[in-house]
Amino acid sequence: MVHLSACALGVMRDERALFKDLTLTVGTGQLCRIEGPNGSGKTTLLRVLCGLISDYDGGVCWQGTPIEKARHAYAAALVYLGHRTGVKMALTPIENLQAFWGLSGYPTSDLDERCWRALDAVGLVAFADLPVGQLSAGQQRRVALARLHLREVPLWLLDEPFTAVDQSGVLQLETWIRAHCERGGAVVLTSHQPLVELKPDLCVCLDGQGGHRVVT
Ligand SMILES: Nc1ncnc2c1ncn2[C@@H]1O[C@H](COP(=O)(O)OP(=O)(O)OP(=O)(O)O)[C@@H](O)[C@H]1O
Repeated sequence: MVHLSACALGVMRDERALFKDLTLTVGTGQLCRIEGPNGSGKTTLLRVLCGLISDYDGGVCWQGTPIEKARHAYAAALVYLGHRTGVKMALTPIENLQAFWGLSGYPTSDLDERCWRALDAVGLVAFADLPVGQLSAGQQRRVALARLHLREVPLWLLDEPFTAVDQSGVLQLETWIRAHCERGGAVVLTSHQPLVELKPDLCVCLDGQGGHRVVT
């Protein structure tokens, strides 16, 4: 079950409101898309929802509990993929996944199997032993996306996940997102590209002037 709610969110940057009084709820099986022009605050909103930013008005609750009070449970329940890939260029894809897993503090008994399965899902098995710095931009993004396959968690928070991904990769990622929602998860994403086959259940449209609409 997923119940992510945000109430009366507001963020100021350089004396400018990126958004204010923004309220939304994302539930089981739902896909939420955050839209808006460059600089309108999409990444900022996603980071607020993740709990990575603390200087904001309003509140975010996970399963009805403020995220500040449910920090461990919330961290264990989500995967956040940032705008940057967050992968280490000197490490191989496998080492990156192992490092990500290690930082997350999960048990390591079946780690190798999980990493290979995740790399297989993103089509990178043949590149498993190359430093990520030698991979293309799209392949580097795929290393980041492999994290989605390491472990089943209910909530995916994805900032521009389609960046640098080729056409078949976009369709594949859309399939993963749909399957995740059908399994009872939920996804919040930002994307400049139009979604090809996915239809969001709700859109948060930031207008770049401090205003917004939540469209269901
Ligand atoms: N920590 C910060 N301190 C000051 N200003 C910031 C900070 N983080 C973001 N901003 C500003 O807030 C605005 C919104 O940034 P944000 O990255 O959320 O926009 P975005 O909608 O994701 O943009 P893009 O579509 O270009 O990725 C920008 O003008 C940015 O400069």
